[in-house]
Amino acid sequence: MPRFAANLTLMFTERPFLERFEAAAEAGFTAVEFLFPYEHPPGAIAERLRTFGLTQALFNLPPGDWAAGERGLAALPDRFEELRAGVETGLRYAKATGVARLHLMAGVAPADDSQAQAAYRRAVAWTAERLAREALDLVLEPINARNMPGYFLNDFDVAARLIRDLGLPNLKLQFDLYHCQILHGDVTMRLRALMPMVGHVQTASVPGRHEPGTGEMNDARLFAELDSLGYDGFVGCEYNPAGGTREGLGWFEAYRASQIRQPPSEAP
Ligand SMILES: O=C(O)[C@H](O)C(=O)CO
Ligand SMILES: [Mg+2]
Repeated sequence: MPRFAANLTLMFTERPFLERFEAAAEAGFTAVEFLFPYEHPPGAIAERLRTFGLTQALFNLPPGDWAAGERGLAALPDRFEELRAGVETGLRYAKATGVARLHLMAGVAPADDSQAQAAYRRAVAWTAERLAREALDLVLEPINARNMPGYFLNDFDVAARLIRDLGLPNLKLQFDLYHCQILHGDVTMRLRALMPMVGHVQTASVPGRHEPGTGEMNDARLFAELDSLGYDGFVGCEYNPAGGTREGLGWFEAYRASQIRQPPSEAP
């Protein structure tokens, strides 16, 4: 059975962010992910993970000015120094939370622009080698243009080709089932083909980006496929609850008992 990570950016938004850890644990999750932790001190995140026996599955490296529409820096040639500083910030949170993988966002840039392609390759290689020094994986995620217009990395084949070409052992693919269906379809066969390089998986219904089982895909069948393929990572629940978060967790009943919780420890 997959190990699910509640996405605290999108789920349990009925409560302030720092209270969502408890809500996720109460609901039976044993792991969490979110987009960005940077509005809160690393210690505040770490304390909630320890208190509620939660494992940090993933978060994103700093994306530039998100409010201004930036969606990452890696494909922006003139932002490399800012990216490097952001990686060091992300590493401080990684050390505090014990996360084992970080996602580097590409940014808004033309996918066919040669300067953006060179900048992206350089940024990915540098970041992967920097994370390797901390025994961390780097994951790259193709994202569809409906959700993120103009996003540079919008093709699973392009991502897979770069990962293979660089051949760095800690450089892996973030396989968002939602994006794969929208970008390409043929999700099961792409999972089978790319599984050797998959470092993280995410789920949401298509087209609504709501709870698994409410869209055009048989999400439970995809979770069983992950088991068949021997995937032992996390499945991030990166969906917008259609109603209340708790009310929408009926899909999780079949998996709740199999979620592995590390023992809660006393807060420092
Ligand atoms: O949007 C997504 O699917 C990514 O996982 C992400 O976190 C950037 O928004
Ligand atoms: Mg995603």
